[in-house]
Amino acid sequence: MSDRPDSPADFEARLRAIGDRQYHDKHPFHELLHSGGCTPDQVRAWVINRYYYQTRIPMKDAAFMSRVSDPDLRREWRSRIEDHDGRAPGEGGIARWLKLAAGVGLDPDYVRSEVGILPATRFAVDAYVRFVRDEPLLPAVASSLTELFAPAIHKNRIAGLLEHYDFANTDTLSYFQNRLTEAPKDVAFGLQWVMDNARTRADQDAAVRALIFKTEVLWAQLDALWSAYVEPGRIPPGGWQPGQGLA
Ligand SMILES: O=C(O)c1cc(C(=O)O)c2c(n1)C(=O)C(=O)c1cc(C(=O)O)[nH]c1-2
Repeated sequence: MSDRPDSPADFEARLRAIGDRQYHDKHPFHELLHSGGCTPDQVRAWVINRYYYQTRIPMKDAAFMSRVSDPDLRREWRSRIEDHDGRAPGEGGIARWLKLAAGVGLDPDYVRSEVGILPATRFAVDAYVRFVRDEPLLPAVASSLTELFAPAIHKNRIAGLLEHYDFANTDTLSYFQNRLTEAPKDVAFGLQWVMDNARTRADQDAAVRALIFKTEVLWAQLDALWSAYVEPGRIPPGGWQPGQGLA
């Protein structure tokens, strides 16, 4: 195999092909969720576990920024933290996620406590935070590029949930509506940065590996949900039990 780097167009196509092949929009749990097939408890389990991902995203972005010496890059990156934390209490993505939690009948304080998160959710999400904290900046940025594929899944989710579930309305789904404008802004910058900084074949390969790793982080979370709450329905010790944490 040649050591020459791919052209920018070929490199970008290589990154996008990862989404086509293995983004978590293809996971059966999402198909079940978006088509109205989830029971109320399966939706609650998803909301509780996904909350852990939501809380760790700004932590991984803070870990990333702590390693960046370039003020231009830090300035660009910090809006990600504000998108999730807001600029005041009650604002931002985490607060919007808790509105979804309340909408599906959960006590937001229970969800916030992080009790009941599946062990495999923690392992996967914590691995993402560590990856971004410990790897070189190029793979750290590349690992966020799953957001290239997120707007399509968010659009499908909004439409599917509105069609099939009573809890769904503009208020409970506001998290996803906001991501439709936030994610494209982040990923336009992230993709350009990766294109500019992946100069060698080895750099490009490292970016590709990082993006594959991230799809695995996302996929593993849904596998954990499936096994605990769909089939065979074996909830591991410490996992949320239906009935707990209700409002
Ligand atoms: O609902 C989804 O499928 C989904 C996926 C992803 C992703 O691809 O990592 C993110 C989000 N949502 C999201 O809402 C979000 O804020 C986000 C931040 C990041 C990241 O890696 O920095 N990914 C994602």
